[in-house]
Amino acid sequence: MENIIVRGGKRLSGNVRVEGAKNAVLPVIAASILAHKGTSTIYNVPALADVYTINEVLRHLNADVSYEENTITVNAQGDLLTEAPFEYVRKMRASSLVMGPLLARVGHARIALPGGCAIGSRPMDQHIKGFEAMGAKVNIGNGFIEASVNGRLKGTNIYLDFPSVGATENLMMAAVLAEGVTVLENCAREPEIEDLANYLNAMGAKVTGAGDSTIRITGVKALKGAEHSIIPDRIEAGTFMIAAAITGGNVLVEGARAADLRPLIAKLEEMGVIIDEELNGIRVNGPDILKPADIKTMPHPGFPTDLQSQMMALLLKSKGTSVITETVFENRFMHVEEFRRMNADIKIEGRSAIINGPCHLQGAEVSATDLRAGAALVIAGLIADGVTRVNELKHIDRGYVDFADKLRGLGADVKRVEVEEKLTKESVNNLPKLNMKPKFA
Ligand SMILES: CC(=O)N[C@H]1[C@@H](OP(=O)(O)OP(=O)(O)OC[C@H]2O[C@@H](n3ccc(=O)[nH]c3=O)[C@H](O)[C@@H]2O)O[C@H](CO)[C@@H](O)[C@@H]1O
Ligand SMILES: C=C(OP(=O)(O)O)C(=O)O
Repeated sequence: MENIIVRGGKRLSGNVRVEGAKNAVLPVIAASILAHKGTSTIYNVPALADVYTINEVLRHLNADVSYEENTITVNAQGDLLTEAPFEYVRKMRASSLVMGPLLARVGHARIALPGGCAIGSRPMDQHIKGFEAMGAKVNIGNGFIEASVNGRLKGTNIYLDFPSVGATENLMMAAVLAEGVTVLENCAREPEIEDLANYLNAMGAKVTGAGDSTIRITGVKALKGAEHSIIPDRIEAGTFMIAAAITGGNVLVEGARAADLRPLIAKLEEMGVIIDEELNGIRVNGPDILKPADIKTMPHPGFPTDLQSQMMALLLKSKGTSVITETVFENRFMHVEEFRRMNADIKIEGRSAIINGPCHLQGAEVSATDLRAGAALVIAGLIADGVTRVNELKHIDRGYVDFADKLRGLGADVKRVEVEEKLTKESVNNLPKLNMKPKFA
């Protein structure tokens, strides 16, 4: 087992480069199995645990996948299998993104139900409603969603109840090989949706309107492999922007695209952070005193839920009361309990967290409850007194490449260490400031 150990007190400075976006590369890799012919080459692929998982899913479905130096090639010309078992979907919900492509290309898909997770229940009703509207028969049973269609799916109009990112992507990928025109309304507008549409169009699809709330897809008979480079990760970029701001540092986040980060930039500026858009990225200058701010997470172009916990860390330093309202996920405040171990003053009222700052943060042993929460705890550790030890790094590894190394490159006192899997009574007695009774070996 590994931990990240942070000693607070260093100002960050220098440059950090963002990777390709996790949330763009996963649907793009899933979409690559739509190609009956040719090979797809995908560039700027981040070396994340989630990327390895989706590659395994594709291999399981009988596609050839190779991954070297941030480039993936996929050849899916052979006959595909159509089942994604629980062992993959359990690790990563985005495994369910192969459902649309399989249904479109083979007419059948059987995917383990993703189930609940640390950020709340995440149903797939909008995906299912769309597949059914396109003529698929969908059954749920024995922990699986199974969908099938005789012949091709049929293009139709689909209105989503909520602009779900995954449903928009799954339905777009299903519609590209459908007969006729599909119009998706009230769909997600995230930059990753546009990236997927660009890749699909390079494969020979006819998708217009991605990035707006109505997407129109004219089905074609076949698609071929294509080349595509993944957009920069706006969430990783935002995470480093917040890390720079909290330490009063001066950091250039190379590759960050301001157009994708408007809601974060607006809030940081409201708090007194100086943001400069430079040619090759975004420069962040953190002030010594931060103003409080109220934040409500929303689908894009609203404030992203994937930056909510990192922003909470920053608000702990601000002078005054701030309110964060989480509207996207029903249970994305698990990190609050962990921040409290670090002496944070946060109250939860329904879907809102009320933060009374500035909090004098103290180092403690904390757990990454999800991937963004893990990053947020490391960020809080950057300004805490003493040592913060973050465990459950498997979450952080889903979404961040070399997180500790990159922060250390900016001057932070952060390292990743191997620790004994099971604690003995003696080692527990030697742990500083441990507020919780651990399980003994
Ligand atoms: C791999 C990937 O891209 N993950 C992102 C994607 O997840 P994901 O695609 O799972 O997120 P969705 O936009 O689908 O989910 C948002 C909300 O809609 C609900 N919902 C969704 C589908 C559905 O059929 N029914 C339903 O009720 C979910 O439970 C959740 O409360 O968008 C989220 C919201 O920006 C981000 O936090 C995730 O990082
Ligand atoms: C919630 C996230 O991802 P996923 O949808 O893959 O769980 C995230 O990236 O913050």
